[in-house]
Order: sequence, then structure tokens, then C-alpha cells
Amino acid sequence: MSRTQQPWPPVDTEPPKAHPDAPAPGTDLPQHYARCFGCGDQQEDGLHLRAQVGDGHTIRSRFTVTEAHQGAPGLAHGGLLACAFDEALGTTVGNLLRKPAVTGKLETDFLRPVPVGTTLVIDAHLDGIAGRKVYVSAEGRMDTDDGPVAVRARALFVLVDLSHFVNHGRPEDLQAVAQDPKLLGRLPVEVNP
Ligand SMILES: CCCCCCCCCC(=O)SCCNC(=O)CCNC(=O)[C@H](O)C(C)(C)COP(=O)(O)OP(=O)(O)OC[C@H]1O[C@@H](n2cnc3c(N)ncnc32)[C@H](O)[C@@H]1OP(=O)(O)O
Repeated sequence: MSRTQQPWPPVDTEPPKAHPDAPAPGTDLPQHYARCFGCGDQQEDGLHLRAQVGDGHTIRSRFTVTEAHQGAPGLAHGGLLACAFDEALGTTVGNLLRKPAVTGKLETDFLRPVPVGTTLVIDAHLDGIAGRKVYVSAEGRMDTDDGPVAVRARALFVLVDLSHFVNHGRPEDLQAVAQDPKLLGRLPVEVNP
């Protein structure tokens, strides 16, 4: 099987346009949910991914592979790397478009093994929009922003109503958020667009 990529985005798209209230380049983004495995500070063994807005529809995220993230001895589990990219790509969609969206499809190419202790520098980019479909891609470099590329990913996010989360979320977790709204970071969505 070759690494030849299909055209991306796979359908005709409009160029992305950041929301007028999207955070400016250079902004450090807060966790979006304290219990999120990707970014939450209440998940002891989570990824604790941190993100900053870049120029031109990009967001740069960083996460450090810990012992809790191993698949083979001393090496990151591929599924956890995919999780980091899901988070980095979702953060890019949510913060730049300020609309709720969920992952519909996520593809990853693992190019190099990633040892425990590595910090992955993930640069994600909005690629195009077709109706509710948002195409976004990223690459992750080892330790520095010009380090060797270890992982590439691309994804389709689908814009949804907030009712998606209300209708499908576990009631006790929704209740916990209602009682302690600080569990959510700055809402990355336009609630009344
Ligand atoms: C600041 C915020 C930071 C947030 C970071 C969070 C990062 C983590 C994000 C996640 O992990 S979200 C959790 C994982 N994802 C899910 O749980 C989604 C589960 N799937 C669904 O809920 C529904 O399938 C979905 C909302 C994605 C779509 O259902 P809908 O009934 O709303 O829409 P529909 O099925 O008509 O699909 C809409 C369009 O997307 C297309 N589509 C959907 N899934 C697709 C797929 N897998 N592949 C290709 N196309 C797909 C579909 O063909 C269609 O295209 P057209 O508009 O052209 O007709």
C-alpha cells in the first residue's frame, strides 16, 4: 500500500473564513473542557494539549508524550497520537469558526515512532468548507517547529447544533457543567449566530 494521498479536500470547497470574533494570532487558548482527555486539567493521564492561534487559519498545539501514553515500550501509542490530532484539529475548527462541530472522519499517517518524552508540535490548518463539512489537516513535528515530521492527519468535521451535545451527553456530566460552568473554557462557539 503506498502513501499516495487522494486529492484533499475530496470535494469542492469554499475557502475558510475565520469568524470575526475568532481569537487573534498569538492568543493562548484555554482548555475547552476540564474533563476532556485531549486538553483537560482534570484528566491526570490525559494529553494536556495546549494550543495557540497562528496566522492564516492555523493553530499550533503542543503535547508531550508521557509514560501513560505508551503502546510499545518507550513509544507513544498510535491511538493516543490520533487523539492528539483529533483534539488539535477540533480546536482549530471550533476556535476559528466559533461553531460547534464533531469529527466525522479522521485519517492519520504515522511516519516515525514517537518516544516517551517527545513534545509533538502540531500545526493544523483549515482547508475548506462545503456546507456543514469542514476539512482540516495537520502535521506534527518532533520537539521543535522545524523538527522531523512524525505524524500527518486530515479530518472532516461536521458542523452540528448545540443540541447534539445536550441530546447525546450523559445527564450527570451535563448537570456537572450546569452546576460548575468553569468546567468549560471560553465557549468556542457562537451560541446565537
Ligand atoms: C474549541 C472546541 C475544541 C473541541 C475539540 C474536540 C476535539 C474532539 C472532537 C471529537 O472527538 S467529536 C467526537 C467524535 N465524533 C462523534 O462522536 C461524531 C459522531 N457522528 C455523528 O454524530 C454524526 O454521524 C454526524 C454529526 C457526524 C453527522 O450526522 P448528521 O445526521 O448530522 O449529518 P449527515 O450524516 O447528513 O452528514 C452531513 C454531511 O457530512 C458527510 N459525512 C458525515 N460523516 C462522514 C464521514 N465519516 N465520511 C464522509 N462524509 C461524512 C455526509 O455525507 C453529509 O454530506 P452532505 O452534506 O454532502 O450530504
